[in-house]
Amino acid sequence: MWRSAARRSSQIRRLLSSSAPQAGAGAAVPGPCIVHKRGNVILHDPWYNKDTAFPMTERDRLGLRGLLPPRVMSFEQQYERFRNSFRSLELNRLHDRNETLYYRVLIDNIKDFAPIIYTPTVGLVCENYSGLFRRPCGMYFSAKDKGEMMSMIYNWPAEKVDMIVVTDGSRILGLGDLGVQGIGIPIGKLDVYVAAAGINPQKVLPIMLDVGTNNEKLLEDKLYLGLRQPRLEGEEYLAVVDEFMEAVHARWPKAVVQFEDFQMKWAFETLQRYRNRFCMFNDDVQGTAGVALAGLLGAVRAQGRPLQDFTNQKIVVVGAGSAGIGVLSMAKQSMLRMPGIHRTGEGHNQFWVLDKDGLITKTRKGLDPAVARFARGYGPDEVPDLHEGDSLVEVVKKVKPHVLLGLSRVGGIFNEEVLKAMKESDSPRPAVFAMSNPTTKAECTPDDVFMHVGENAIFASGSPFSNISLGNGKTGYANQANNMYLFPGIGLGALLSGARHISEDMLQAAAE
Ligand SMILES: NC(=O)c1ccc[n+]([C@@H]2O[C@H](COP(=O)([O-])OP(=O)(O)OC[C@H]3O[C@@H](n4cnc5c(N)ncnc54)[C@H](O)[C@@H]3O)[C@@H](O)[C@H]2O)c1
Ligand SMILES: O=C(O)C[C@H](O)C(=O)O
Ligand SMILES: [Mg+2]
Repeated sequence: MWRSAARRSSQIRRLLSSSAPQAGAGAAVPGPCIVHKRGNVILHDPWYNKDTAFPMTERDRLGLRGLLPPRVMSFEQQYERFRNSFRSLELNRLHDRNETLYYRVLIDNIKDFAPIIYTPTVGLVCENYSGLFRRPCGMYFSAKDKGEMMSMIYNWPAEKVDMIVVTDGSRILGLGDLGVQGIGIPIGKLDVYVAAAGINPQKVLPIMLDVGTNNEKLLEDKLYLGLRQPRLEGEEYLAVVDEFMEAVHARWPKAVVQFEDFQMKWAFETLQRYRNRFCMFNDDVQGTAGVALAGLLGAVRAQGRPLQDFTNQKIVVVGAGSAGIGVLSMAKQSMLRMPGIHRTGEGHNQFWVLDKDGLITKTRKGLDPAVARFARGYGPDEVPDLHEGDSLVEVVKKVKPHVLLGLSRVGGIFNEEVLKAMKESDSPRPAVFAMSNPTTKAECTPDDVFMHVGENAIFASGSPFSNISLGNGKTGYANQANNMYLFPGIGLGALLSGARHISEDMLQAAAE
């Protein structure tokens, strides 16, 4: 009986797939198929359910319209999604069961597993953290712990801690304010420290500073694990971070503290506040700058030009946040150190910077001083026919930049028109760096770049993409420009040298 039922069920499934084939599901057997079920009943029937892969015609026919998210996924996309979450779950289980084995697997397979413990999957984990939560990892200091942190820090079981990554969850990748759920980022970054810099996993500590969240959805979410209050601001906020830094320093004076995914105003403020008092750095400002500068210098080399020619590169940066301004500051510093640049000095401006309101010029009101340094409208090399607020495509068409670099959090903003304009770049090898994370926020894909800019283009992205076959046996390389190529070295270097501070010169040297 059981066998005939099983045979019948597999026949039904094959027949169903012939009437409404699920792409990639295997060979379909032609023949009729009558489904008497409708609506939710089908969605709860494992024989018939295709979830998001139901095409629109079937959704209409089976009364499913409105019962599924609007986007139709292919079977391959569903498969990939499952495989990713399956693997990340397996990895988590291994982490919980046997850390030695977990790190062995990670070190041996870092290329395969980086996209899971790190961007893009870590973004998905953070977004769903409260629902996925099984056990804590790292330490949590909240606004409610004021006055207690100095004793709390001794609750951590390890005698010695070398590397700390801390976030306040206010700007997690390009996903915005995720509050306490941002803890996934310090955990992932420290996994990279272990795998890439050989830091002892018992001496790393991920930390969440929960000062509230302004994310309405999370505040209303019953499962949300963080403080249900708006973010602390001003002196109240700084008092929490000060107390935390003092507590860490009291217990582990030699630990390196990496600030990660703080919103722009606090990223800059805390960097200025602590950089001369503690051994710390901000990865989004400084690590990103170092890795982007390495890419910019690499692009000069790829054009067959001497490194000093970097001072003549025209660079359009889209995004004037903590990462964009960090990159601009370091790139400018690097230019000013190059021989011959003294001719034009500080006024030498090879950068065109855009934010959500378009091209930034000196006429813009209320500019942050860090951004104002890069506003157009002064110096001998001004392009005359560009104006405040001009669009990206206008800027690219008129400037014909050597490099187009995105740190905007806007997926797809380097659209076909923009990339076709990049084809007219003054560089024989136009470079496009789509550095926003995770993948959904990437300004463009390598396919877009090699199709619209051409085979000579240089492409790099913050989240990983696969190389592209260009035909004729040629490959379009999808390089990765992510601060993970720099921060493990910065932390390890600081630890080994016993540095008391992390200076701009150290970061510059790392990039070069
Ligand atoms: N690849 C890496 O190593 C790396 C490192 C750090 C940050 N990032 C990514 O960079 C992105 C930005 O990070 P951030 O900390 O600077 O964020 P941020 O919020 O501080 O800055 C974002 C900037 O983009 C601008 N912007 C928004 N919409 C725009 C539009 N339509 N056109 C032009 N500009 C627009 C905003 O005005 C702002 O200046 C994030 O996605 C982050 O994941 C990548
Ligand atoms: O976390 C990353 O992948 C890089 C960077 O720090 C970011 O904030 O996007
Ligand atoms: Mg970051």
